[in-house]
Amino acid sequence: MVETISGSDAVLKVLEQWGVKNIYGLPGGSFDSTMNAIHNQKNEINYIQVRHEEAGAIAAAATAKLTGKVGVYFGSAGPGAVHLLNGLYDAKSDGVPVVALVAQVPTSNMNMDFFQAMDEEPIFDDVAVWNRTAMTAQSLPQMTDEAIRQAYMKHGVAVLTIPKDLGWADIKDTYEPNVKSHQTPIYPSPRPEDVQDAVKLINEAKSPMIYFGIGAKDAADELKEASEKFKMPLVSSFLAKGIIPDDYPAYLGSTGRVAPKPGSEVGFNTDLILWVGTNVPFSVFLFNKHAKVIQIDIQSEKLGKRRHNDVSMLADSKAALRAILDAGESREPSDLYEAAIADKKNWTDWQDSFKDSDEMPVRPEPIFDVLNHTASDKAVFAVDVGNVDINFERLINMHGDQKWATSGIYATMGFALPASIAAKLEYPDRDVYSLSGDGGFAMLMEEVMTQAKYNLHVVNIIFTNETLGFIEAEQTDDTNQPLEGVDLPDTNWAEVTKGMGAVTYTVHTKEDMQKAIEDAKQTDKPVVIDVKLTHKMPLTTQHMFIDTSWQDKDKVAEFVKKYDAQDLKPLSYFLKEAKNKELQTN
Ligand SMILES: CC(=O)OP(=O)(O)O
Repeated sequence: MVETISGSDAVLKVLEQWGVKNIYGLPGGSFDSTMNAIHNQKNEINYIQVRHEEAGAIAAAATAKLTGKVGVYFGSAGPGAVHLLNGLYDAKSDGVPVVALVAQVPTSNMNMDFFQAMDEEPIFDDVAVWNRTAMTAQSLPQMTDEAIRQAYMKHGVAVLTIPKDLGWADIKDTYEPNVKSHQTPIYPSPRPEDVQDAVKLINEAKSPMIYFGIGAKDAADELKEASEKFKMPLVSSFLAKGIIPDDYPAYLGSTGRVAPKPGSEVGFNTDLILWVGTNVPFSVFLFNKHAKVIQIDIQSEKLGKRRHNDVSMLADSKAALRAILDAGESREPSDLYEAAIADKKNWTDWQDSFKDSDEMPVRPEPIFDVLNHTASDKAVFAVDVGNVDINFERLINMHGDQKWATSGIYATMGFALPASIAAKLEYPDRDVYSLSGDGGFAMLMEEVMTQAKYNLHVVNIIFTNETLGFIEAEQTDDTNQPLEGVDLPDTNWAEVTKGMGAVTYTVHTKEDMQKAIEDAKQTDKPVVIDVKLTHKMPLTTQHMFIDTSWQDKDKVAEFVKKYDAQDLKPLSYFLKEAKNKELQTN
């Protein structure tokens, strides 16, 4: 005899068969059947009650970013559905698979202006790669299966809307999901003529460099080999931080607003960019516009999207780099390569000179120095949006098997706390840190209660500078306008979050931070460390005045004073040094 099962139980069964371990959500009357199914299947799937739907959707997105596997969230009809949009846009923008199960009022009340009723499909149209409302209970398991496959295949958000009565209805328990249909795709190999064209451009270039993104995440060895063989400095997108260890001498970090100085300088001095698996919208502004480009991507619509290229290689980045390496000849170091390495050393020494600074309020360098010494080789960092990205990018030395996630292209504040919940649930044996500004933390701080409810030992660090620093810097440096709307009131975060169940500390100095981090090891509760940070902005690498050979001397003096940049030298200084060395050798 065929067994029966409720529609919602069938939905959960399909998720379990796909290997989904954690499902985030907040109950509502329209999703009673899902709560009932969660109760029935609590030994098979772990339900996490978040305190805001947006946080649940961000946690699902972070699950996908950190693990590569689909993240799942559910939300009730009406407000529950609308609240989760922000997290779904984060998943869409960073191209990760998320399934959102959204409740709808019973079919008999749909289209009748019923309580919490709204036409849900249109609001998800823009964010979703697949967006459907179930019409029968029997279709629910197959539609769940389809939602997961679509999310994986199209690297985005699939939304399945479930009217309340369908979730309760009994259906035949016969559905077998197609879990084996998701296989690692085999990407094209590069065409030999493209490899030849690429090699020719590398041979002809005077100052070639590599610019890579997360599309090169499996090609770390090839990137380093190409850098060494062809003497090309490496620059990445921000999200690609961690693919190459930060202490690799020819890796200059990212480029763009969050970038360290060498990463933002080198692109304007290159004549050839080997552009591997990156699609950053700002890319077009970050390089010499006359430089030639060899672009490698697995998606043909990305080829030539961000700027004109000279060689398009529709291929897997690892295979394409390997083919170029095999076909190309070793090069002698260019002036740019030597200068870039010296520039990185100067920058690193400059940053290191503040590690033990006793300036008050405390600078970020001493605090990040403590973090670098505390975080294990397997640490996971959930990083919010704001100045914290700049400090994380420049000051955390990623190495080993460390992982991290942020809200990249969508850049929503409030990302870190929910993402840290996902990180700790997916990697319970690893040390997990959430890093936020005081603005970002305030947005979804209620999730400290979720961490406490599930005994998640996350170390949450708030960098309290009493401003939306990133925006303050934009108003100052980009648009040169009077500051407006960026100031934030100082708040006693330790008191507030202690009331939510965290073990808390307020930190004013490096020594305080060391003590807090050590002490925090004694508890298995969530920890909140409120660092009362300097209001000084991180050095802007997009509007630098440090080069007296062509910049106004007064402006240089003002800039150097503002950012304590006395020991920083411009890339042009190291280019001159490399040129002189070359002349002496010849
Ligand atoms: C966004 C925020 O909290 O502020 P800051 O940019 O200073 O980190």
